[in-house]
Amino acid sequence: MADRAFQVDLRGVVELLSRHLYSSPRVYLRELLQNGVDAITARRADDPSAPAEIRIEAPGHNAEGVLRVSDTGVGLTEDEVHDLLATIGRSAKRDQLGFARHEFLGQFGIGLLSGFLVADEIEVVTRSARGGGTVRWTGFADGRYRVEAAAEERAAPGTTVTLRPRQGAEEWFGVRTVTDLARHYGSLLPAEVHVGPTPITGAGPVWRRGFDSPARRRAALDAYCVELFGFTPLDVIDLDVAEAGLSGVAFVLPTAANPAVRSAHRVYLKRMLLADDVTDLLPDWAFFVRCVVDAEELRPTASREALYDDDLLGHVRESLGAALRDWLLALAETDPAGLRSFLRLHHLGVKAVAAHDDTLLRLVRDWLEFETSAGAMTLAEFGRRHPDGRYTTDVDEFRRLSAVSAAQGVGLVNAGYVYDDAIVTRLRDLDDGMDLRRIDPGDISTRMGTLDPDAELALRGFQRTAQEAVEHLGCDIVLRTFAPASLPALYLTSRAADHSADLAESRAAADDLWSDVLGALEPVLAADRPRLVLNHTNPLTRRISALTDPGLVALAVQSLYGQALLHGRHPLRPADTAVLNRSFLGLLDWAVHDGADTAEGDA
Ligand SMILES: Nc1ncnc2c1ncn2[C@@H]1O[C@H](COP(=O)(O)OP(=O)(O)OP(=O)(O)O)[C@@H](O)[C@H]1O
Repeated sequence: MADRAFQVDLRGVVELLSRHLYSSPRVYLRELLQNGVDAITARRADDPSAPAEIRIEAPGHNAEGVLRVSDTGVGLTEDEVHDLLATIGRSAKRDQLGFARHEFLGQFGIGLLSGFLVADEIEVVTRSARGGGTVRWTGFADGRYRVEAAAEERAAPGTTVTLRPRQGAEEWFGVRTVTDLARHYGSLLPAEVHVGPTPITGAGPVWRRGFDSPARRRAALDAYCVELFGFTPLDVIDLDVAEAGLSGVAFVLPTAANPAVRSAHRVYLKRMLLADDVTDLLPDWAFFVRCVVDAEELRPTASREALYDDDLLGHVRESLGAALRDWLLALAETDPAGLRSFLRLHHLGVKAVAAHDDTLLRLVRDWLEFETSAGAMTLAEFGRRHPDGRYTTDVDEFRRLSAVSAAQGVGLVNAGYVYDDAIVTRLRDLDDGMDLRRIDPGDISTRMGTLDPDAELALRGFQRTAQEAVEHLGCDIVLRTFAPASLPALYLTSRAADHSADLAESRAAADDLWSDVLGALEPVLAADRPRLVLNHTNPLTRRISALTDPGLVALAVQSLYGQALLHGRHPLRPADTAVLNRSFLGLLDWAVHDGADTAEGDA
């Protein structure tokens, strides 16, 4: 039985390309440009002095109303036309083993078909630089094609591809659209491209041009960034990855960016635009730059709209990450003010890297200011001032404890924001590391002064009354002296106390059986109840402790309790809110009755 060859239904293939491969029919122009550039590359390999020109005519430029793309490339012989243009998937741009030849943009052998996204007929008139006459090939969207000698000989080698716009696809052929598309994809191409009379290509990538001075170069790059991305960059970082033949620039954003959103970068492959929304070029954390790069060796996916994610791309990502890191370190050495303004904007990104990178961790330690109980300062500075410093990973806890710990000489760092925890923990692992320990609120009360035994004895009665006033709130009254004297009372929970308070609350809410189990646990933890520490150096607290009316003592202590909770931003339980209200109203009542009577009496 004889073997048979596959038949291809071209309409099915075009349908596949348009619906599933390309994001828009506009890619037809890119594919035509690309074939022109490749043909020029092939011709110049034999004859380096051959011209490198591509002329595009939009339908508005000629009487026939067709789109023409003419190149001065290598052209095709009649045999090549039969072989290459009529076989889907056949490409002259692969070597004998089928690998893409790296000097060419194309490789898949399907690009020309994209003409069928916008036209029913594609005509190719070509004359090979390697000899033979001018050949005319016409392909139809229904799968037929025709090859014949052209009516007219071309004066010089090269190819002209002609598309007659399909009805309904005219929007892709306006002079303006064609010019914009050519510029979008082709403005950096290493050939002279015109659309009608309008030049599309110029002096090539800005970052590779020669300039009189670094200042001029910077000004040109700034202007390029404004034109491309609409912002003036904080700084410009040169990028270079030799293994991928990659060069380009990273523009540092002048405003804070959302670290959860990966930046979109503009990527050219062999100077043809691949896409302007490539997100996987840089590591995740590099959200503070937008890049423009051109690479010789990176590979496109078949749609040519994204990068193929291979080892080389992985290597590029790593190298570009390292370049950004080196830039930061150089900034620390040469332009501290610049680094500080950078950090003010982009601290989150830097912290994210520092969480797994020692070099950046040192940079954060030495340059980034943290909120501390002694004011804003770097962790390095904090470590020098407070060798026995502590940190908290809870912003509320920081607010609660910072004044007291400052007054007591315990340095406290607010490490309550994203990545802070990882950073302070990892500081220990550095060879010149610092040992910040996490604060336990219990630490604070052990640093408070006790009363002398006589005073303590004299205040027993007061302490008992005070304890009764807050007993139902699950809290212990403690009398101490501590700074600042302006603070009458402090509500302290330790971690164990927090747990036991949770337990008591769940017990109240739980069913009987579970409640028993929880109840059995409670005595173990009860020793560590939250404490209301009354400050005996505070004049108000002293006066309260000297009151004789037990009712008034209870009211006063309960309002100190409520005030301490509010001051420390502790969550309020319903019982707490009730006590706050009751004590406030009670004191008010006392003030307008007893207090007012006294005032009248005095008068
Ligand atoms: N302007 C041109 N000049 C010379 N040869 C051309 C031209 N356009 C197409 N060809 C030939 O036709 C072949 C098929 O072109 P096609 O655009 O379909 O695929 P490709 O460029 O090889 O790969 P890709 O699908 O990646 O674009 C090319 O390999 C090339 O040999």
